[in-house]
Amino acid sequence: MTISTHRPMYEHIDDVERLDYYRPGGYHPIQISDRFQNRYLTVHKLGYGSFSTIWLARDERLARYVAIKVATADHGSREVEFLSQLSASTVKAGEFSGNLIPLVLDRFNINGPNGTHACLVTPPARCSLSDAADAAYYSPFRLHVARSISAQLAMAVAYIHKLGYVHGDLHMGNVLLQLPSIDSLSIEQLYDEFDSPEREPVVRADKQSLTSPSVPPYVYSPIWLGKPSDEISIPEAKILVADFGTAFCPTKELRVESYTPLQNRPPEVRFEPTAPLSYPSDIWSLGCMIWAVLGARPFLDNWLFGPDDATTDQVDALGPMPDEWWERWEARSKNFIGNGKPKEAREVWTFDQRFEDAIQEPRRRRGREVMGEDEREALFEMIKGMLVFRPSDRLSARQVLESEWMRKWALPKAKESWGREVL
Ligand SMILES: Nc1ncnc2c1ncn2[C@@H]1O[C@H](COP(=O)(O)OP(=O)(O)OP(=O)(O)O)[C@@H](O)[C@H]1O
Repeated sequence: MTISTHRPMYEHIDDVERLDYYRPGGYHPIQISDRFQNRYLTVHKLGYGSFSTIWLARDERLARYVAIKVATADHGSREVEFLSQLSASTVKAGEFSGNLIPLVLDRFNINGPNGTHACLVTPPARCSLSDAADAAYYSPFRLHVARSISAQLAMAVAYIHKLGYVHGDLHMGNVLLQLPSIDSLSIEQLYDEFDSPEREPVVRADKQSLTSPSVPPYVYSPIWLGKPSDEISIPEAKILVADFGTAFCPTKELRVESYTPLQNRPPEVRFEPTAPLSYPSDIWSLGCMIWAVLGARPFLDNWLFGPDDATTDQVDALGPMPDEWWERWEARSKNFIGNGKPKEAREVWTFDQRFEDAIQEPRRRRGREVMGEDEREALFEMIKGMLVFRPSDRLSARQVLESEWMRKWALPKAKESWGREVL
């Protein structure tokens, strides 16, 4: 979809999807109370992304609530196809880790003024991990909850890899917390307990009336079914790895582009731009994500203004990069006098200091449990085996699961969350 960068067409509304995406090829205009497939009644908005809007609907046939992800018309049905295949393999494999991937309940297309939109029906979730962190003003998850979530993340990635796929966009916004069933609530009770949808009129910047059927008359901010990260308990810490919109099968498709945000993007995307990405690219992002789940801030600095900042930060934390990459890095002399050697005047944020600042200190300050020396050592060994510059030298997801930190500290907590064996 090509979006004009000229002056805005609509007056700004906080906390809603981009209004200029309501155009041919873009979002489908949906209003609360719209009905689809003669069974799904739209009752609220759940969220939105660059490629979709997500709606809470009542499945009137089965008396339950569902999430309907309605893709932009340009996006096609890739995610729907993909998750349907994963769901089918999950049912066949019967493995526990299938519980960590959204179950496809239904799929259909909507034809509308902006084109044909692939729709994916899955169970509704509570909120994303990043929404939970935002709601807690970056107070971290409790340590045992963070351990449980970390183990589940590794299990989900190992499972996706075992089925032959790379997720390709692992970050906190794409991991959801599962929602205990709300099916017994009537729509009125749902609105009482959470909140009812508030509609905001879409107003053209030139004050002309809206005449295009491409644009909805009203938009809605998402319902909050979530909880702040520091209030999540162990039984509530059950995750779903979502958004398979950029997943791929590395044995069937060559992918060199990464859609992962800079903070979690593996370095080979930049330094080996023609080499196809594969499973290790997910392992880098998984390492960054486990760090972000354990800590109150991400592994890389929050303030990355571009790829050179990310590379500088990676070298500061992890030491020298492969020599051929170093030679290829044009901006290397801005902050370094040699590979892994920072300019003298520069204060470097080391790996150990990051651990203190992100993981230990925020909990210590709040009087909460922090990691002991043994756990710290085991965690370092695992994370340093994941955040390795050269993709072929990284641990596999299976090896991550076999690491001491996972076995001793994380997997037992995942077992507590689910109240059953998880591996
Ligand atoms: N099943 C669900 N239940 C509740 N909320 C959901 C569900 N699926 C998605 N969301 C919400 O919608 C947001 C966007 O979803 P998602 O990332 O799948 O959309 P996207 O269009 O593919 O976005 P992106 O821009 O990340 O590619 C999520 O961060 C989450 O807040």
